[in-house]
Amino acid sequence: MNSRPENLVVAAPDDGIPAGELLMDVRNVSLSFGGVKAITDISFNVRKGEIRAIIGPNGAGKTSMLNVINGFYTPQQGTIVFRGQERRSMKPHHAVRQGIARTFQNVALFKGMSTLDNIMAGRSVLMKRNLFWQMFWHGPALREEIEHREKVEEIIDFLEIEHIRRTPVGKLPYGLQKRVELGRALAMEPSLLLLDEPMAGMNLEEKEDMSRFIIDVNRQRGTTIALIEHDMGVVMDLSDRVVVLDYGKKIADDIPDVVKSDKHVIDAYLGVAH
Ligand SMILES: Nc1ncnc2c1ncn2[C@@H]1O[C@H](COP(=O)(O)OP(=O)(O)OP(=O)(O)O)[C@@H](O)[C@H]1O
Repeated sequence: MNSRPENLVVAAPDDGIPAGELLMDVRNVSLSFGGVKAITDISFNVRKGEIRAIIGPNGAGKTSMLNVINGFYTPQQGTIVFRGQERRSMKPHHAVRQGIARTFQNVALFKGMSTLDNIMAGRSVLMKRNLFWQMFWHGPALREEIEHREKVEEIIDFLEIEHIRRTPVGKLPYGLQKRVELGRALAMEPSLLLLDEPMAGMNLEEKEDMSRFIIDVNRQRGTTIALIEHDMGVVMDLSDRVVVLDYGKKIADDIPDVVKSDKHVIDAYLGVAH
C-alpha cells in the first residue's frame, strides 16, 4: 500500500483530547425494538487516534450500535460520553456538530448530483451563513463558500477523485461511490468517523484502495475511526482494537491477535461461513 505525501492533507480539528486518551465511552447501552433486544448492556470505549472495529454475525447489533452513537436511536438504557460530555439522546445533526460523522452500509448519496456537490453537501452542516445570505451571494456568504470549496478540493485531492468531480455519483462504479461517501463524511471534519461496512460489495482492488484511504485518514488527518466490517482480513489488518458482539451482547474486546484466538469469537463468528 502506498501513502501519499503529508502535505496533501488537512489536519482533523483539534478537539483538545490528547492521542491515546478516551474520546468516547459507551456505558451500559441497551436498545430494544418492541420485543427484539438489539443491544444488551454494552460498554466499550474508543481512544483518540485509534481504529476501532466492531464485528459480529448478522443481526448482532453492530449497526444499531452505530445508530445509537450518532443519535439515530435513543437507547432505553445507558449513555454515551463523547469528548467528556455525557448523553443518552441526541439528534444526528447535533452529533455531526459535536464531531461525529458516518457512512452507511448501503451508500447514501444524492445520486443525481456530482461528486463535488455531494461532498459540498457534507459541509453544509458547518456553514454559518443562512439561506438569506446565500441567496444574495455576497460578502461573508461568498467568503465562506470559497473557504468551504477549498476544503472540499483538498478532500477530492486526498481521495484521488479529481477525474470524477463532475460526474453524477449514480453513474459511478460502487467502489468509487463508497469513496465519495467517505469524502462527504470527511467534509464534516469529524473527530470520530463511523464507517458501516466500508468494503461491502467491493472487489479485491477496491478493498485495497479503501484500506489505504482509511489508514491515511487515520494517520495523516488524525481522525479516530470506528468501523463495522465483515471482511476479517481487513479488520485484523486495520484495527488497533476489536469489540465483538453476538446476539446484542459483547463477547470480546481486545487487540486483533487476542480476539482472533478467542474461543467464544471463533464459535460465534469466525468459525461460521458468513
Ligand atoms: N429498526 C428496527 N426495527 C426492528 N428491529 C430492528 C431494527 N433495526 C435492527 N433491528 C433488529 O435488531 C437486531 C440487530 O440488528 P442490527 O442491524 O443492528 O445488526 P447488525 O449486526 O448490524 O447486522 P448486519 O451485519 O446484518 O448488518 C436484529 O435482530 C434486527 O432485526
